[in-house]
This record gives sequence, C-alpha cells and structure tokens, in this order.
Amino acid sequence: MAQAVIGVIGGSGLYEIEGLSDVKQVEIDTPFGKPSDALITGVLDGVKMVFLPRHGRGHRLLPSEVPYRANIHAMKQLGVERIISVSAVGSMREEIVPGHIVIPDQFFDRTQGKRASTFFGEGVVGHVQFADPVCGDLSAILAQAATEVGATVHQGGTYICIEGPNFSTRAESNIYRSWGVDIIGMTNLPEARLAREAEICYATVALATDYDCWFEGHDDVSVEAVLATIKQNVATARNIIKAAAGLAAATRPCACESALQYAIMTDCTQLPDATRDRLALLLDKYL
Ligand SMILES: CSC[C@H]1O[C@H](OP(=O)(O)O)[C@H](O)[C@@H]1O
Ligand SMILES: Nc1ncnc2[nH]cnc12
Repeated sequence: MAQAVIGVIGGSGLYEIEGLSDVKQVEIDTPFGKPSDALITGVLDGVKMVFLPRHGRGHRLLPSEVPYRANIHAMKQLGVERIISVSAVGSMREEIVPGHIVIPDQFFDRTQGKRASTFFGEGVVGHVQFADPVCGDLSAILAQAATEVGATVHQGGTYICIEGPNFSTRAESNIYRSWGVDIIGMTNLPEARLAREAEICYATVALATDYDCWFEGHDDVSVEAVLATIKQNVATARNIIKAAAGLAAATRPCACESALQYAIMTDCTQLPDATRDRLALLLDKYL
C-alpha cells in the first residue's frame, strides 16, 4: 500500500512544523473560497506532510471566521488522507492538568450555527455517520506517539466546542462539567464533520492549557495563561507529530475512506451541474 499523505492543522501557538525537507508553500483556491493561509508541503522522515495553521499565520482568524470547508477541501486537493489536528483546550477535569495531552473521542456542539460545517446542500443531500466522530486508528497512533515522547496522555474524552471568541462564564463552565465533558475548545467540531464528509481520517492532539474558570483556587483562563502553557509544551506537540507521522502513514485500516458510500440520499442523475462541479473532488468516485 502507498503511504498516506498526512495533514497537520496547527492551532493556537502552532503556526509551522519543523524538520520538513523539500518544503514548498502552496497557494490554493477551492470552490469554498481560500483556506486560512498558504499550505506548506514537505517530507518528514520520508512521510509526505501538508501543514496549515488554522487561524492563519499571525493568528488573524476568529474560531468562527476560520474557513473550515476551504481548509479541508485544500487538504483533499493535496492528497491528504489523514489529518492530525493540534489544539489548545481548557481542562474540565481536575485530573487533566495543564500540560497534559488529551486525545478526544467525542464532541459536543455548543456553536451557534454560524459556521459552514457541511459540503452538502444546493441540490445534494448527504448524511454521514458521526457516532464516532474521530478516526479510532489515528487516535490510537496519536496516543501511542504522545506516550512515547513522554507526555501524560488521556486517551478518550469529550471536547465541547463553544462558539467563542469569549471564554465561558462560570455558570456555563459548571454546567458543561455537569454534562460530563472533559475539555473545552472552539474549533474542532466543524473540522471533524468536514473531514468525515471528505473521507479523510481526523484525530486531535489536544493540549490542556488551563482549567477554564470552574476550578476555585485556580486562575480563570486568560490568553496569557494559555500562551504560557503552549510555550512550555510546543516542543512536545511537535515531537508527537514527528512520532505519529510514520505510524499514521504506514497503514489506513479504518473505514474513513468510504464514509460517503451509503450517505448520499439524492438521485445523483438529478444533481445541478454547478453542484456536481463544486463537489467533484468528493463525489466523483460515487457518480
Ligand atoms: C488562545 S485560547 C482560545 C483559542 O485556542 C483554541 O484554538 P485552537 O483549537 O485553534 O488551538 C481555542 O479553540 C480557541 O480558538
Ligand atoms: N478554557 C478554554 N475555553 C475555550 N477554548 C480554549 N482554548 C484553550 N483554553 C480554552
């Protein structure tokens, strides 16, 4: 089997990856607009990699302004089959200490419907399965890689995705905790949905940066605190990517690559031409 191309979406504090050879900066346009920034392609220990900073270089885009569809489409155009997302998150559990790594296996949506989170619509209806929203195989590889590089890892956990950009109120934070969530962030859910529709594996390395605002006796989350934790742990995040890339590229034993096989409801002989063109990259194999 040919090696899979690995995409990395860098979050807060991760605007480049190191150690790539044969580096190229690629400007891409998509039917869904421009991605957050130019994508970087290169080779890491023999593995083809594509990197994109989610908020753009210089951190210019709000969580609700990130062009999620364009980002995932651009990765697909470059042949990416597996995406490693790197994100800063708040911890909603005492035992997830700032500096720990969480590999979430569930998401809970508290965004406000402002983000385009599907490639479907305009004449084509599809419903992908999303009960298990991340790739289990890629998640296991990330957990193994994080352990290998010496991080404290929590494998599994629920990531609640809020709209932001403000952090939560204390009442919200306490209520989220009562719902059983483990970590809180603002970005990952639209990406996971779109990656599934694009038949790309998706899994997250979440770095706990703070205790949000629920934990009496600890400072409430602030950008300053988040950045300080990221600074101390960015090398760990880079080491995890490096350790995971080879393992992730070697096999793809999951079902992510056929997520659309039974998902499309529309009689495809009736697709509007513009929709067929817009979704050609995703749907052609089924038409
Ligand atoms: C700087 S704290 C809030 C910010 O950090 C997280 O971003 P990302 O997931 O891209 O690392 C969080 O979701 C917020 O966007
Ligand atoms: N407490 C928090 N809430 C939302 N997003 C975050 N990203 C990092 N910490 C966060």
